[in-house]
Amino acid sequence: MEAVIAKNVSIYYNGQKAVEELSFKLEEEETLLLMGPNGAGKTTLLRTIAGFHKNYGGELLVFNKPPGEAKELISYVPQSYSLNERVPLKALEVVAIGGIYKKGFVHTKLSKEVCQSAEEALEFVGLSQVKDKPFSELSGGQKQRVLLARALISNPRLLLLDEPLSALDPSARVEVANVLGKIKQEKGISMIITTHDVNPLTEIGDKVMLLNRRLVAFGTPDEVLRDEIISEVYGPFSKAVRVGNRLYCIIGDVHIHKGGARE
Ligand SMILES: Nc1ncnc2c1ncn2[C@@H]1O[C@H](COP(=O)(O)OP(=O)(O)OP(=O)(O)O)[C@@H](O)[C@H]1O
Repeated sequence: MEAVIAKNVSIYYNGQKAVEELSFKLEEEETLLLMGPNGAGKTTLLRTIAGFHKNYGGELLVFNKPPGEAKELISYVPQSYSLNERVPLKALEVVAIGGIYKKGFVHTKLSKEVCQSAEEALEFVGLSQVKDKPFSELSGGQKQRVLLARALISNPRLLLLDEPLSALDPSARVEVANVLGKIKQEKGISMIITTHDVNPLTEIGDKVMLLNRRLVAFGTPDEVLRDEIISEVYGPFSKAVRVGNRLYCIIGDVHIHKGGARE
């Protein structure tokens, strides 16, 4: 079954089209890397698939259901996580909230069952040792892994991740990318991951979408990450480079000479 089917989907804000005439299919268990410049419509598309943004036309199905009816099957991790860091929640509690929130009610005390699932989810992302630490005291990579554990606790079939690697240093990016690879390999959950930096993720991407309000390209990393395609969006200095089995994208690498001329 397809995780997502979009046919001629246009997405609107106040009558203005943010995304135009988008068609694609994502098979179950596939991972889609969603690339595009600022304002391309990546977050808008993700929020529409999640069922949060309803102002769209065309046909959009998530596991054969309209997005609003598929919420139980989806976990969404927004770009800048809005958890108030001053709220003194422990890592385990942040994860557990993902379990009770899905059920549509909030207990003042977390049940044993939810705590158990939260411990398992934290173990899965390799963070059992920080379960009693305040969330606010974790490193950026650890916070993102806690949020992944939180998204996993409701056993979604589709994970929607908005810029999970942004604002992380290179080693934390690899740390988070490894957990995403583990989710793909061991849980077989379909994922859509928006990213400005596709490089740590090319190995786990089955498909890549290049969006710039309209669909520029959709296909396997080999099909999409080509000089002539990425330079269409990111300019003539963009290149796709293969090193061994891996593809890397060098995007908009502009050199300024001492005299100020651009190369
Ligand atoms: N709530 C909103 N109301 C009106 N317009 C919006 C709203 N949110 C986004 N837009 C507009 O929709 C377009 C797409 O924005 P979106 O945030 O989806 O892009 P993006 O590709 O995720 O960008 P970035 O990489 O900067 O996060 C932009 O022109 C943006 O200004």
